[in-house]
Amino acid sequence: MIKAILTDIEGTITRISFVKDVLFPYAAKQLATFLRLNAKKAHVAEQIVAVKTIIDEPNADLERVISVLLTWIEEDKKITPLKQLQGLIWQTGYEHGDFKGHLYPDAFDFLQAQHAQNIALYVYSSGSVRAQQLLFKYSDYGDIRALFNDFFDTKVGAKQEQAAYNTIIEQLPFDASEVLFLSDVAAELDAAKAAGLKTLHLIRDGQAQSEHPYVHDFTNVKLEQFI
Ligand SMILES: CSCCC(=O)C(=O)COP(=O)(O)O
Ligand SMILES: [Mg+2]
Repeated sequence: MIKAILTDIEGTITRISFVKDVLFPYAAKQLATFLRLNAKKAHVAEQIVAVKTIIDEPNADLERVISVLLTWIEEDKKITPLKQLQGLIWQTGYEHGDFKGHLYPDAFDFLQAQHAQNIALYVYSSGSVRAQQLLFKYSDYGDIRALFNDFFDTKVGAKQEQAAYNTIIEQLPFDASEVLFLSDVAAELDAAKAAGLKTLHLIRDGQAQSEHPYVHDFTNVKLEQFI
């Protein structure tokens, strides 16, 4: 019996184009100015050091770090210091009302209905926990953070690795088999299934098939079907 849901964000409950065409370009545009202004603040300096460690260039200057980060944004790399910095930058955009957190209406209705049925809701996204909370705080539906019990990002590991799901399950008061993982990416679902979670593949473009149970939206999803 499903007692909890662990959901991806981009492509699952949020339109991919909101992330690719709104959030990523905003972060790319603001990144250099943000880093030049804030590089010495502890929470930003920590991410700069992490970038230098990943590229194995301990003496890289700030302009080199900026250039690496811009390449990572272009290539949609899910690298933790990039995702942490994007979250910090998006905060200004949300606070200034430059954009709102997009959610598919069927996803919002589904999450709200599950919450009302006492199903615990968790989020696992490559976007940082800060970025996740901002999206839900400034969502099309107002501040909906209270729907969620907890949030996980790549600090627990990469989404295509089974170990990340083991780590999440260790932190939840549920067995893996009681948790339904929602994602638009088959490799993520494979990793979650290997960790013992139930899976549901969201295929928003409507065409492809999947080795996992799949739907094109949440309209007719019933948790009883996952036994
Ligand atoms: C939390 S909103 C920003 C999403 C993001 O940065 C991203 O990389 C999306 O990854 P996901 O794991 O949600 O598909
Ligand atoms: Mg996704």
